[in-house]
Amino acid sequence: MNIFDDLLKFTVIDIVDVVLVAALLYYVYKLVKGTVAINIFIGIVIVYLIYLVTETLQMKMLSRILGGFMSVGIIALIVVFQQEIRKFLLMVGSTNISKRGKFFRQFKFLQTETANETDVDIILSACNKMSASKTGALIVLEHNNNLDFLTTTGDEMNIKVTQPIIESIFFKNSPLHDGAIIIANNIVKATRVILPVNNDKTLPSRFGLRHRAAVGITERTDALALAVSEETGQISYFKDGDFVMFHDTNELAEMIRKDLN
Ligand SMILES: Nc1ncnc2c1ncn2[C@@H]1O[C@H](COP(=O)(O)OP(=O)(O)OP(=O)(O)O)[C@@H](O)[C@H]1O
Repeated sequence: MNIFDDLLKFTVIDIVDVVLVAALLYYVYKLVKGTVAINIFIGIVIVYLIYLVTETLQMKMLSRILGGFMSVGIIALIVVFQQEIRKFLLMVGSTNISKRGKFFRQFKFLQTETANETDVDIILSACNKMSASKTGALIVLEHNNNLDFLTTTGDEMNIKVTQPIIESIFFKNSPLHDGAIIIANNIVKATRVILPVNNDKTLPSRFGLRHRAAVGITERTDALALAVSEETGQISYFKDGDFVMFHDTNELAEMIRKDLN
C-alpha cells in the first residue's frame, strides 16, 4: 500500500486526534515551562538515548541496568512528576468550558448566574491611584481556567468590583492588603490569595515575590495579572507567564479587554 492511500484515509477523527495531541503538548509545556521538571525530562531523554546506544553496541551489563530502569519507567515517571501531573489534572479539570469560545457563549442564557463583564477601566483607575501613592497590589483576572482551587489559600469574598473597594483592599493598613486578589465576572472572589511563585533565575533580580507570583499564576493558567510595585509605583501586566509592554493605560485597557475575550 502506498503512502498516498494512507494520506487519503485521513479522517475527521485523525484531525481531532492531532488537535488533542497538540493541546496536550501545549498544556504540558505550560506546566513545565520555567520549572525543574523540564531538566528532569531532559535527564530522562539522555538516559534513554544512552540506553539505545548501549543496546546497539550490545554492551550487555549497562544495557541491562538501564533496561531495568526503563521497564519501570512509567511508574518512575508518575513518582517523579507527581506534582506536575497533579497540576495538569487540576488545570484541565478547572477549565470553564462554558466560558471558552464564542460557540459556548451563545448558550449563556443557560447559566444560572448572570456573568458580568469585568470592568477593566475601574480596575485600571484603581491601579493608577495605587501607583501614584506607591501602594503595592496584585490583581489576578480569571479567564477560562477556574481559579477556585486558589481561593482556599486566602479569604473567599463576593464583592462587586468598584474603585474604592480595590483601593481599600490594598491600603497598607488594611488587614486584607497582603497577597493577591482574584477577580472574575466583575466580582472580587478572594483576597489574600497566595499564588504559585516562578523560580526562574532569568527574571531580573529587582523583581521580588509579587512579580514572580504574577508570572507564576499566568504561566500555569490562562489568568491575567496586574501588579503595582510598592517600591516604584510601576504598573506591570502579565500574560502567559510574561511581561506585556504597553505605552499608556488606554492601550493597557484595550489589551486586557481583548485578552479577556
Ligand atoms: N506568592 C505570593 N502570592 C501572592 N502575593 C504575594 C506572594 N508573594 C508575595 N506576595 C505579595 O507581594 C508583596 C511584596 O513582596 P515583594 O516585596 O517580594 O515583591 P516585589 O515584586 O519586590 O514587589 P514591590 O515592587 O511591590 O516591592 C508581599 O507583601 C505580598 O503581599
